[in-house]
Formats: sequence, C-alpha cells, structure tokens
Amino acid sequence: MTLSPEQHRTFRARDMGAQTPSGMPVHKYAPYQPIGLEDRTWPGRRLTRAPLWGSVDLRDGNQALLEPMDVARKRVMFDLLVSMGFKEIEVGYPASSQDDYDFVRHLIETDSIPDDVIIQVLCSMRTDAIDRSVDAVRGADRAVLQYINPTSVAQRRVVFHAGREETLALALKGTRHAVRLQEELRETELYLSYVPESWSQTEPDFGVEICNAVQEYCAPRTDHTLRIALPVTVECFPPHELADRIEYTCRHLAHRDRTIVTLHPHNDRGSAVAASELAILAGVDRVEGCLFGNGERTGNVCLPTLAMNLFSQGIDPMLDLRDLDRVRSVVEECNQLPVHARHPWVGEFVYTSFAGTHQDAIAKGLKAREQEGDPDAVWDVPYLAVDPRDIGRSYQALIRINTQSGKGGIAHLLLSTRGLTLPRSLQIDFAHVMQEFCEQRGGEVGAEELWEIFSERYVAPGTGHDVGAAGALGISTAGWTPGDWKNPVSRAFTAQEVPGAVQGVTSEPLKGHAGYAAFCETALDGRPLWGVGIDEEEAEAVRRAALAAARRALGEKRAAPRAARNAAVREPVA
Ligand SMILES: CC(=O)SCCNC(=O)CCNC(=O)[C@H](O)C(C)(C)COP(=O)(O)OP(=O)(O)OC[C@H]1O[C@@H](n2cnc3c(N)ncnc32)[C@H](O)[C@@H]1OP(=O)(O)O
Ligand SMILES: CC(C)C(=O)C(=O)O
Repeated sequence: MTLSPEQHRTFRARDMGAQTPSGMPVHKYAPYQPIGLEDRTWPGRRLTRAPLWGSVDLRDGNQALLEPMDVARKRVMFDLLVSMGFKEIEVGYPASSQDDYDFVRHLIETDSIPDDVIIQVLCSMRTDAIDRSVDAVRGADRAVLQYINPTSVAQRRVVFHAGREETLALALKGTRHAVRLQEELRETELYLSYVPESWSQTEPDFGVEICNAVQEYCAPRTDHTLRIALPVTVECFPPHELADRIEYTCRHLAHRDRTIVTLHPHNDRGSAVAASELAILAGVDRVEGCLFGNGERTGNVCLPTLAMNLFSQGIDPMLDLRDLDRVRSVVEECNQLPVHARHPWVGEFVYTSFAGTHQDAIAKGLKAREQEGDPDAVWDVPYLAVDPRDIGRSYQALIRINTQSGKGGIAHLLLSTRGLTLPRSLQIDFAHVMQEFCEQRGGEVGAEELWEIFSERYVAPGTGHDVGAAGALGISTAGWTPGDWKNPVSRAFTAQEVPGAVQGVTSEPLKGHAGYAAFCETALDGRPLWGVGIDEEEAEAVRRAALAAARRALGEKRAAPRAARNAAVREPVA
C-alpha cells in the first residue's frame, strides 16, 4: 500500500490492524503512557560532575554470558574494575551458583578488596536467598545487599499472581528479614539496597509507594545512608520520559535526603546512554552498568561511554580511561565477546577516518594545533571528539587509505609514518595514483604498502632504465649552494639529454626522523613528473631527487612510443 504525503501525515497505523503499508503487525503494541510531569525541572540543568558508578559486570554482565565466568576469570575482571577506579562493584549473585558464592568468599578470604571499595551482591526476595547472600559477604568490611522483587504489572499478573498489596507485602517481608540480619551482622557493615525490579514497567505511583514502605521500615533502624535502585529492566520509553519518572520519584521519596538513588538502565531501545544522562539531570546519584554495555539482551548501559561523555565535556569522569584498549582487551577475554569496531570511544575504528575530506580536516587540525604549540589548549580538531592520545591511542591509525581517501589523508600518513612533507602538487599527483590503485585492487592500503607504492614511483623509479653510463646522470652536488639547485639540476638534465624541463627543487628536514627529503619536479609534454630523494645529507637528497626525476622522465619517454604502438595494435580495423 502506498500513501500520498497528505495521507502519510494523518495516517494512524494502529487503526488499520494488520493491514499496514509496511506489513508490520503494529496493532500488537501499545504506546507508553507518559507520566505527564508538567512542572519538570531537569531540562534546565547541566551535567557538572560524575555520578557514583556501580559496576555490575560480575553479575548482570556475567548472567548474560554464554559461559558465565569462573572464579579465575571473575578475578581478572574484578582487578580490572579496581584498577579503573570503581569503588562499588557488584561481585555476584551468591544464591545462584557455587561459583558465584565461592568468588565472593575468595575475595574476602584472600583480603583482595581494597579499603576504598565496597562489594555488592544481588539476591531475590526469598529468605533463603537473603541468608545465603549475607553469609557470602560475612567478613568483608563493608558490603551492599541489593535485594529485589519484580513490581511490574505483567510480572505481578503472570509470574506472581499478585496485586499491589501482595507485592508490597513480599517486599516488606524480605526487608524485615534483611534488616534483622543487618542488625545481627557484627563484622561487616551491611548496606541494604531495595530494588523494585522491572520498575520501568511499574506504575510510577506504585513504584514510589513500595520504595517508601521499605524506607519507612529501614530508616528508623539504621544510621546508614539508605539506598534505592530503580531499574530500567526493559527500556520501553524514550529518555525524556525516564527523566520525568525519575524526577517524579525523587520528589516523592520519603527520605530523599538520606537516600542514594541508583539507576540501573538497560539498552533495549538503544538509548540507555541518553536515558542515563537525562536521569542524572533528573536526580539519580548513582548509575549501574557494565563495561562496553555487556548485559542482558542488548546489554546494560556502557559505563565507559558515560564516563567518556563527561570527560569530553571537561568533567572528571572519576574512572581511569587512559588505556582504554587494554580495558577492552581484558573485557573481551573475560566475556568472550568482541567489542564492536564502532563502539563509542573504544571501537577499533572510532578514531580512524577513511574519507578524504575528513582526513584532510583532521590533518589540518592536528597541524594547526601543533603550530599553536599549546598541548593543553582546548581540543578543537575536526572529526575527533577527543584527543586519541588521552585514551592511549597514537595518531598513526587516524587515517587509513581506500577509494574514499584523498590527498590530505595520504600526505598525512606519509608525514606521520615517514616524516615526509609532500609539496601540494606532488600530493595531487600521488592521490591520483592511489585512487587508481585502490579502484583496481580494492580494499585498504596500509601505511607500509602506501610507502612501497610511493617509493617505487618517486624515490627509486624505473631502476631498470639506464640513465647514462656515468651512472647517476652525472649530476654532481659539488659546488652547489642550498637554494641554488634548480639551475645545476636543469643543466645536468640538458647535458644528459634527459627529456623534460626542471620546474623546481625543494628540500626539507624529515619530521621526527634524521635526514632530509628533496623533491624535484619536472614537466614532460606538459605533465608534471616528480622525483624524491631521501638522505642524511641535504645535498645528497637533492641529487637523488634529481636522479629519480630523470629516471622517471626517461622511463616515460621510452614507454610512450611503445604505448602508442600498443594502442595502434588494439585499434579496431575499419
Ligand atoms: C532483572 C534481573 O537481572 S534479576 C536477576 C536475574 N538473575 C538470575 O536469574 C540469575 C540467577 N538465578 C538463578 O540462579 C536461579 O534462577 C535461582 C537460583 C535464583 C532460582 O532458581 P529456581 O528456584 O530454580 O527458580 P527459577 O529460576 O525458575 O526462578 C523462578 C522462581 O522465582 C520466583 N521469583 C522470581 N523473581 C523473584 C524474586 N525477585 N523474589 C522472589 N521470587 C522470585 C518466581 O516467581 C519463580 O517462582 P516459582 O518457582 O514459584 O514459579
Ligand atoms: C535486578 C536489577 C538490578 C536488574 O538487573 C534489572 O532489573 O535489570
């Protein structure tokens, strides 16, 4: 079915049952009901500091793996999280498996939890599960018990066959049990964190009611800061709706001032990062997530992405991200899952450009920055949201060459890998060569291959061509003075009857390498021909450039009649 633009404007797919233009069964889905918070204040706020971070890699991330981590892999992940600066780490679900229980015991018994790190465990709202979990953390200095019961309309209906009242009663029963254990536990400071699981699909007023019932019970019984975690167990509305619901909930929490409110966002709609940022504006203090977004289904929110977003705005991310590639490789090893090449901030390609105009702008941006000479100046390089060096990348991989590339990128690569500053018309000449090469061969040309092609064409062209028995064309540098090379080189060309006229010779020190590069431009039948010479001595580099240019000119001249003959042979007979 095709709709006119006018019909499209007024079209309501849901009225049409299964007969939609796309064929998609939209009638099976209902839009979310907005909470409609008219006096919202979060849009006027700005992010100014990092929230508290809670890693759930060893629990939510782990429970989503094909093969959950054993104690050894968990330990590697734990050490990584500590080294990055996480201060709150959920280390497992001790009631779920012996491995999870053993890992918590391992950390405690080997005294492996730094003083400034709090471990957290998760359990369901069952007294046996709470017992086992508290047993697991016995002996740690401090621990958070995150205990949960689902509150969504669907789970109340199909899993628990319970109304609001019974659901609230279950939460209170578990809370009473947890508080009793908290009071009894002498050697460990136990913080309780209540979670209305599937909060994102719970009526907002019931979410508030159940959290407040739990808090009213806990508040008089402890001096500790209270904790509530609000999970977007399934992301089913856009970020601004989440922000409204967070602001509404925070406004109505009975003990907001002494409560750490955590957001635990999943990424079903692909907007967990945006949702978390708006939720922070709307009032959450702490965000739980995983490294590179591992976790159930489409994953938990990616904490390094949130942290890098802050960093790129000049806000301390409160996580050490200076070697993000190392973090990525440890995570890939532990999770046995690859991180996508385009994953924000850390993917293999996120600081790499193949496209000519981008490469050109990046190269110019880096050059301008270098010329300005202030490494601490505010970062403003086109197409690069941060300085790749800040997360441990070099500038070398910024530019890679294929059919989409242009002269600026190619020149940058030769400059950054070989120290060569190509004259503009040589850049143009070589870009044509590379374009043709990439179109014929396909794929990417790496820095090494680029150099080989460049070198074969300009530095040592046609070494098979005999350019004078005296070798080296008889071009001698004796008596030359810098800046006065063009004429002697021209004379040598004429003397040796090398075709073409010398247009110019320049030379420059190599950048970041010892020695000089010289560029000799000749013109043959109106076409520019280049030779490049490289040597520790400037004069010798010039001599080589002239020699290379002469070889190219001779080679071209000799190839021309052959090419003409070949073309004539191919000419169709009339
Ligand atoms: C959104 C989240 O990520 S929540 C965390 C989810 N994580 C996991 O499930 C991994 C760990 N889980 C496990 O190892 C196991 O599921 C266990 C050990 C916890 C429980 O296993 P089992 O007793 O075999 O039950 P099962 O896995 O089928 O769980 C469903 C049962 O738990 C009940 N249940 C589910 N969630 C909760 C909860 N938060 N509190 C109390 N009961 C719950 C269900 O109603 C169902 O009860 P039923 O047996 O009366 O039908
Ligand atoms: C139990 C909570 C924290 C959770 O993992 C979720 O709801 O996704």
